[in-house]
Amino acid sequence: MIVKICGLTDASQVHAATRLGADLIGFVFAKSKRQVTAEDVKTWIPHIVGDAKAVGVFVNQSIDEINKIVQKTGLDYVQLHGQETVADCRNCLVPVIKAVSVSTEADLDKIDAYLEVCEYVLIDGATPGSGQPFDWRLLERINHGKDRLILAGGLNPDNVNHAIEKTGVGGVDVSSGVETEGKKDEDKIHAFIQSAKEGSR
Ligand SMILES: O=C(O)c1ccccc1NCC(=O)[C@H](O)[C@H](O)COP(=O)(O)O
Repeated sequence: MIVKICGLTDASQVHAATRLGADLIGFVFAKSKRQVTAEDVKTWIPHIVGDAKAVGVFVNQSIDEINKIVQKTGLDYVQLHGQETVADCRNCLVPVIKAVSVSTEADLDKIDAYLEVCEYVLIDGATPGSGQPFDWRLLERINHGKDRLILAGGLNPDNVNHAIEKTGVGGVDVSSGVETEGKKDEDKIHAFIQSAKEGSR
């Protein structure tokens, strides 16, 4: 089970999340209350413990600009959270996680084309980073490639185990669900990772 902790905003969170076992950590470069700069991320990446990988989250930014940020910071992956095309994904310098917002069954039809060129597809609700879940039952229709799907949207330490069991995805992602009063909370990160890894056994 791949666990991604998203929306980190300082070096101590990078150290804590990766020490606690996160496989992927996310930095939001798009407009957000969690927005960070390339200068900051470059200084935080050396605080990663073990083999965890750094993911930059972007929304409809030019691929040239994204590639420059990758070179400047040392990001391992980019997560494209807007209307980026399959061709955009192909032009990135590092492996891509393509986010797809799912509100109806029709949204699932986009997944296969992205899986052909991306390392993972992250399935999210309508408003990224809002802590709002979508109807996971929509994923029941998917019958292949689930090991490369990362589920996001409203997950927390209490529901992640059930979400994994219900959907059969290969990864989970969380931001709001491991925060207290808008700040990442080490105890919640620990509980989330334990529950996710436990749920996949
Ligand atoms: O987190 C944000 O503020 C954000 C803003 C714009 C685009 C993407 C963003 N987050 C991407 C993520 O991968 C989140 O972890 C994912 O949407 C789940 O968030 P949450 O429901 O808060 O766990």
